[in-house]
Amino acid sequence: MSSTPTPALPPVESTIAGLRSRLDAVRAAGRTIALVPTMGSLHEGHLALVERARETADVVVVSIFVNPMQFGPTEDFDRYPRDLEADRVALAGLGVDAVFAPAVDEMYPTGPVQTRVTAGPVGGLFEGRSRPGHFDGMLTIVAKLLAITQPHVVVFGEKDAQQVFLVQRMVRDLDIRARVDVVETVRAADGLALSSRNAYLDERQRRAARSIPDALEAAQSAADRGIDAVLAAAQGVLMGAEGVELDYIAVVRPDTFQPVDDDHRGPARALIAARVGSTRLIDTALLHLG
Ligand SMILES: Nc1ncnc2c1ncn2[C@@H]1O[C@H](COP(=O)(O)OP(=O)(O)OP(=O)(O)O)[C@@H](O)[C@H]1O
Ligand SMILES: CC(C)(CO)[C@@H](O)C(=O)[O-]
Ligand code: BAL
Repeated sequence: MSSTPTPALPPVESTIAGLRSRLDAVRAAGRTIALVPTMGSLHEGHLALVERARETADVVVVSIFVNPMQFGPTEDFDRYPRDLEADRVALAGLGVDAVFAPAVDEMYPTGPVQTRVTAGPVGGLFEGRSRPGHFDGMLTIVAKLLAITQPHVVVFGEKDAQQVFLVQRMVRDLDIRARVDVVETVRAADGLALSSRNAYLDERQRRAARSIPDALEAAQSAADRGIDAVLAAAQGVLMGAEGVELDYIAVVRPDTFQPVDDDHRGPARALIAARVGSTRLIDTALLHLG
């Protein structure tokens, strides 16, 4: 009787020097590198980014690092789920060449860094308003990861749309030599965007969380009737959902990430952040206002 061989677990690099020497050899051989930055607790959404990376480059690096610098003092840094071995199992057989999983001391050996990337005015809107300092911390660690791996391509998920906008701008502003690829949001069967923080939800909260994608769908259905109708439709769905507390809903221009004017016609992005119990979830969808 033959048994299917278990796919090998991807190797882990926990030091910057170790990853650099591995990648120097890759570059010397003229091979391309894709980086997938994550905070671990991997789900199918992350795996879709890995698949894109695999299609795009010769060598795939997945970073797993829960970055203290992007969490506020009352946020969930301490309780954020961490399970490196489970993450390696999730990545087995997907063609990942290295998992970069440094300790906090490896990335910040002298404590919080003195030099930071600032996200600018868009960094103070929406997620940045609710999570002060979040985007400076996120851009700083992404800049460090890009400096360490020097990838040809870095892959992000559309779900974190403001993050994508700010990373794209940082890469342009700082002349970083990496292409930013964006992968569509992977959803559960009922529409809820997969997210590591979904693990915090109990059964009732998980059912209520479905109102977030439902609100985005209502927004898309109302898009023909303009921005007021879009906001009313989405808010109507969320207000009817027990245990869901809206943080913000906004519709922005994809090119500037500024709220659309009343007479805006054409492509726009709807953004929602809501608390379900103590869990804060975000989601987004493209609309065509007109
Ligand atoms: N459902 C998803 N579909 C596609 N990409 C995703 C999805 N969820 C997260 N990603 C992307 O994976 C990358 C790493 O995100 P992260 O590790 O923060 O996962 P997360 O599930 O969003 O976690 P959290 O619940 O902390 O926000 C980001 O680029 C993010 O946009
Ligand atoms: C890009 C990132 C890995 C930086 O810590 C994080 O913000 C995330 O998981 O989206
Ligand atoms: N998914 C974005 C990372 C964070 O929530 O801190």
